[in-house]
Amino acid sequence: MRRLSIRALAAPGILAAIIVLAAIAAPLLPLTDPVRQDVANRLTGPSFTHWLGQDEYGRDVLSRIVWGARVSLSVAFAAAAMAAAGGTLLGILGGYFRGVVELVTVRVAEVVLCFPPLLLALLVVTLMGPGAGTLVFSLAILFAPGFARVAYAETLSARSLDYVTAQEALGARTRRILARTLLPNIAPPLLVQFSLTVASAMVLESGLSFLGLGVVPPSPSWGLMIRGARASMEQAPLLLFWPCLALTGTVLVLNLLCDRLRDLLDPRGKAAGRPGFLRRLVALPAAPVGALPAAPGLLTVEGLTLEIPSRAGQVQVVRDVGFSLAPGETLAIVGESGSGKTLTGLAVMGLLPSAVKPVAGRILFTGRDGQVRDLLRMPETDMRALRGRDLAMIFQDPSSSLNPLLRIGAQVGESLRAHGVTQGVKARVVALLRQVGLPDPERAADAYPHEVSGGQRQRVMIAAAIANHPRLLLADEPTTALDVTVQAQILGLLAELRRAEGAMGMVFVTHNLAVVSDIADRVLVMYAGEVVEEAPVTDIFAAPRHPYTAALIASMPEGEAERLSAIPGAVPQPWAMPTGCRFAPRCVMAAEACRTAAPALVEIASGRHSRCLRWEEMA
Ligand SMILES: Nc1ncnc2c1ncn2[C@@H]1O[C@H](COP(=O)(O)OP(=O)(O)OP(=O)(O)O)[C@@H](O)[C@H]1O
Repeated sequence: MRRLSIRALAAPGILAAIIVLAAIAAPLLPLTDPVRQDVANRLTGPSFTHWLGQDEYGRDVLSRIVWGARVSLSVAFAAAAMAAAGGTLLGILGGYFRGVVELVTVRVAEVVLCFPPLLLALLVVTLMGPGAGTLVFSLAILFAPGFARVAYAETLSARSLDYVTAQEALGARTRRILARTLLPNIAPPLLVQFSLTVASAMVLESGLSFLGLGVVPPSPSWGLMIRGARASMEQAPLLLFWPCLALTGTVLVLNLLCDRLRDLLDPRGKAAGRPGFLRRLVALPAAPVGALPAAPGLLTVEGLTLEIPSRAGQVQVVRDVGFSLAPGETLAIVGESGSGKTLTGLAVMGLLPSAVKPVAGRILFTGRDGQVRDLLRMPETDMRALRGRDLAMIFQDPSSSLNPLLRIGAQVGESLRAHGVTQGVKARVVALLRQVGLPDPERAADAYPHEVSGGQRQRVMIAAAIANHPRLLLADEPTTALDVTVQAQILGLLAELRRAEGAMGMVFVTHNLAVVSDIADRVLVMYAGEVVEEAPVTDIFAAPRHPYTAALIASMPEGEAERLSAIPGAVPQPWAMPTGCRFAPRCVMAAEACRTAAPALVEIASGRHSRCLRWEEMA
C-alpha cells in the first residue's frame, strides 16, 4: 500500500496550476505578439528582449510557447471533457442495461480502439478539414472508448450492490438511479481517467499538428513549433528543445498529478469501499462546543448520523449511533443485513463510500500518544497516518483483500514499511505469521495467496492488521466467508491476540449473534440504522431487554431445535422507515404506542440501554 496523501498532491498540483494559469493569462502577460515576424533576426539565440530566442520567421519563442500552451491545453481539455461525457454515458448505459444496449454502446465504442489513432485522425481531417475544432472532435472520438470501458466496468460491479438493487425494487426512476446512486460511486476512477486523457491528448495534439493535421499555422502550438524547428535543427537546435521541454514537462506534471490522485482516491480498491476523500469535502457541522471529554477511553462514538441520497431526498442509514470502548475491551456490533453495522465501522476507519455522508456526531479516539482526536473531522492525511498503525481493520473476504500477484510475505511486510519500519522486516513478518498460527511461516511468506487455504488467508490478513500493534482492531464479519470449523479457529485466534496485545480494543461486526458469546465483552445490537440495545455479553443472552435481541437469540442455529425461529419480515429500507418504533411492524410485543412515537434509547441499568417502551415487561 502506497503512502501518499493530499500533501503529495501539492507539488504536481502547484506546477499544473502554474502552467494552466500562464496559458489562461497569456493575453495579459507582457509578451510579444506570437505571430509577429521579424525576418531580419530569424534564428537569433536568446537575448534580453527575446529570452528564448527567435524562430525561423523571427517570431518570439517564449511568447509562442506560452500561447502554444493555451492552444494545446484548451484542445486537450475540451477533447477530454467531450470524451468523458460521451464515453461515461455509453459505459453506464451498457453496464446498467447490458444486452443489446451493451452491444450498441460499449462494444461499438471498443471497435474505435481497433483503428490506429493516426489513421482515424486522418479520416476525420479528410472529412472535416484541418483546424482546432476538427482536432478536438477526432481526439474526443479516440478517447471516448477509454472512458466507456472504465464506466462500464465500474457500473457492472456497482450494479450488483444491494443498495442499487433496492432502489430498483422500489421503482425509483432509472435516470435517477444512474445519476444519484451509480455516478457518485463510480466517480473516482473516472476523475483519474480524465487527468490521464488530458496528458495523452496533449501528446497527440502536438503529433497531429506536427503532421499538419491539427492546428493551422500561424497559430502557435507546440506541435507546429517542433515541426518548424526541424528544418533548422542544425543551425538553431534550441528551437527544437523549448517546445519539446514544454511538452514533456507538462505531460510529466499531469501524469504525476494523476498518479497521486489515483493513489489518493483508490487507496485499497474495492475491499475498503470508496475512500474517505470525497466524504471530507462535505461540510460536517462543527464539533459540539465543550471540546473533548477528559477521559473518553479508547473510542467514543457520539450521535453518529450518516446519510445517503435516495429518490426521497437525503435519508439516514445510520441515526444517532453511540457507544464507547475501553482499552483491552471487545465490543460486538450485531444486527441483520442492512442495519448499518458496516457503515458504522467504516466511519471509524474514515473509509466511507463516497455516496455516504456523515452529517452529525463525533468519533473520539485516543491515539498511542495519548491525544484525543475526532476522527470524523480529521484531515485525510492524518487519518491515513493512523490507519494501519493505531487503527486496523480486517475484512470479510480474505480472498479479495489480498493482492493475488504479490507473495504473502511482501504484503504483510508492506504494512510495516508503510509505517516506517525498514530494518528486520523479513524476520518480523515471519514472527507475525507464526503468531497468527501459520504452520510453516517461512514457507508461507514465500507463497502466493492462492497457494494457501481461505482460513490461512484470513490469518495472513490478521497478521498484516496487527503488524504495528494497533490500539483499535475493527473486524467486519471476519469469519463469514469461512466454514464452521475454521470460523471457530479464527475466533479463537482473535481472542488470543486480544489477550496478547493487552491494551488493544476490538470492535467485532457480525450478523451472527452465536459467535459473539466467545469473543465479546459487550454487545451493541443495531436495527435499521439505530442502536436498539446495549449490554454486557452475559446479560444480553441471559435477559435480553429488546424484542429484536430476543428474536435474534431465538433464531440462533446453536439453540435447541424447538427454539429456532426466523424473524418474520425484513429490515425496512432507509427511505421507508415506519413511524414510531422501527421494529414495531415485525415485533410480537408491539402495542399501539409503539407505532405512534419513536422510543428513545434509555439507560435501564448501569451499562445497559434499551430502545423499547416495554422493556420492563420482558423481565
Ligand atoms: N455505498 C452506498 N451507497 C448507498 N447506500 C448504501 C451504501 N452502502 C450501504 N448503503 C445502505 O446503508 C444501509 C446500511 O448498510 P450497511 O452495509 O452498514 O449494513 P450492514 O448492517 O453492515 O449490512 P451487511 O451485513 O449486509 O453489510 C443499507 O440500507 C445499505 O443499502
